[in-house]
Amino acid sequence: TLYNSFEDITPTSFDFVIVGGGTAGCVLANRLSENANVSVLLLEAGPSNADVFDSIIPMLPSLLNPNTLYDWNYSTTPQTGFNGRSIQYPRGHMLGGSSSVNYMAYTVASFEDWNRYARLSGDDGWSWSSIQKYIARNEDWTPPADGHNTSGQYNPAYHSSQGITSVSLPGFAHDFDSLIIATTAEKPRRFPFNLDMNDGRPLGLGWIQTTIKGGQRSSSATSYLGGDFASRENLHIVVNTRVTRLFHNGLHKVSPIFRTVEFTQSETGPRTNVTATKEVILSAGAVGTPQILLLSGIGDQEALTALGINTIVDNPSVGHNLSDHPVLPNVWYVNSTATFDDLSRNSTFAAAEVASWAKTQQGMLVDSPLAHLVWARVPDGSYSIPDPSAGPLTGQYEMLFSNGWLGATQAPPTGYFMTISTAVTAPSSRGNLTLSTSNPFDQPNINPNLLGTDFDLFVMKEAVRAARDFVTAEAWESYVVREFETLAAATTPATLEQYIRKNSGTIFHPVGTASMSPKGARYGVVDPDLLVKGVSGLRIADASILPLVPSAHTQVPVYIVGERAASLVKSAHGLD
Ligand SMILES: Cc1cc2nc3c(=O)[nH]c(=O)nc-3n(C[C@H](O)[C@H](O)[C@H](O)COP(=O)(O)OP(=O)(O)OC[C@H]3O[C@@H](n4cnc5c(N)ncnc54)[C@H](O)[C@@H]3O)c2cc1C
Repeated sequence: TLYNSFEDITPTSFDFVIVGGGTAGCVLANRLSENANVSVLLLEAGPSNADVFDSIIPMLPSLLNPNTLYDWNYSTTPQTGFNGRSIQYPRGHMLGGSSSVNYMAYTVASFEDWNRYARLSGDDGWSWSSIQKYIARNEDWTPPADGHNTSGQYNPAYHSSQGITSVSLPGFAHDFDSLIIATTAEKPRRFPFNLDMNDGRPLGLGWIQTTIKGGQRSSSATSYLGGDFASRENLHIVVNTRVTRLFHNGLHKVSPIFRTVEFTQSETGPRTNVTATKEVILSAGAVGTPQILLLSGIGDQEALTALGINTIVDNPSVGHNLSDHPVLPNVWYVNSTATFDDLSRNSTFAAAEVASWAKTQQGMLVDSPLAHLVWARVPDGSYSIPDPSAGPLTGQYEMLFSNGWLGATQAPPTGYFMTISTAVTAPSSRGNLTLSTSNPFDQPNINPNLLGTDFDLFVMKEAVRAARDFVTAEAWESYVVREFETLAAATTPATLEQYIRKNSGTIFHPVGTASMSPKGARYGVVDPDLLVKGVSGLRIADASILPLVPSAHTQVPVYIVGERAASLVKSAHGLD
């Protein structure tokens, strides 16, 4: 049942308290409340997702941030790799978390990415073969909005229709689709066609798969809390409620027991405590989770003492090892008016598209602004550092196609565009997150250190070269007019570097701020069963536990973390 305030709940005790109703948090809330005898409390800082049209309509995620109620409205510290610029750092602030605001790309990562997680955590339960059952539990393969014949666009052998999150191929045909496919035929060595990039071997070019059903976003809030799930009597969901810290009471052997959560509805409002009888599960995301740990005295003692926070567990790994993907929108003028550019600058056109979507669930609004994806690698032997990717069958960079302007700024008032965004997907840079003050309402210092190494800059340059090479295929001759001015000016190595540093941003994939490491390791924040090291009663399930960013968009890895965490919690408490 959904509540706007904790006070509306008839007093009861809770077996589990889940902090953060985001991507992973909603998975836990659903799975743990499957057993009617288990009582679950889910606390979410943001509002409900119900009736938020910019979240429901797949084409409109760019309207959800920054500077909205649905975004945390964070910004980064000055980024050295971006010539000292700070950038906006969106995170979803509503039920469903970032799955309610994201661009819906559905990518499971490579088998090498998962096998590396198994190696780094010392737990084979994170390997590619072990996580297949969690993919199956999460995914509900669904026909595209327009019901077109999808043969040749994906491989059914790698998909499940037994799960909860809806996944589909695009439901609206764009003019450039056939040109993209023609390019793989023309340049098969550089851009080989990949029938299904979710088979564990993502390299190549393929049709995007997205978390969309019938022209509407499928988020963890619409899926795992959709239908009858949210009305379960043993599931209590409270929105507009921010957790400010965790308290410990008592010891289990030598470990402090962290099962009490403090929360409030406003900065100056009263603080309330609730204690879970079994476990607290932190699912506040790669920014929120380390922030709460640090505010609770779990972190680097020296830094905590400097802010007047009493250290309960001295663990310098909390907040460190942040990694993310830098992305650069590269834009071309095109010889077509059938792009999505007029949506943002012609209100009559936009209103007609929305009306048509509302009536028929058809048209260009049924899809994400992202179309086909390419996963690729720089040439072997072209760099001297150890390869930061998970292996030779894993992408080091990505190209993402959009049928219109997808820059960080508004589309120009005239002109029609195609964007090929390029992202470094196996970065060697690492950043960190620290507290700026001991006030839970002050944003932490977020430093993803994007393009922080020469290697990452080198890969981005190679990715821009690849995007330029792509449009030289004959298929584009009468479609692409010329490069947008900023790209066109990048003609020498020095101007290319400046173009990259000035125009890159984040593709919103931070992970690693509460990394898992083997049991007994002296670094890391959680064990491979996601229990926080050095304390009792506290687990973490969200993007923060992934020790390295996968070469993939991160929502599917997070859904897998949520599903596996639920299964670990159930077996730890005999609830299977
Ligand atoms: C704009 C954007 C676009 C993206 N596009 C894609 C994409 O196309 N494909 C893809 O795979 N991935 C994408 N991602 C990334 C992906 O969505 C995230 O990696 C994933 O959703 C993170 O899940 P999570 O559970 O770790 O955190 P979240 O889903 O962010 O959940 C954390 C939740 O905790 C809540 N919370 C935080 N602090 C507190 C607190 N103190 N008290 C109470 N609640 C709290 C938050 O409000 C939020 O609801 C995108 C992300 C963003 C922001």
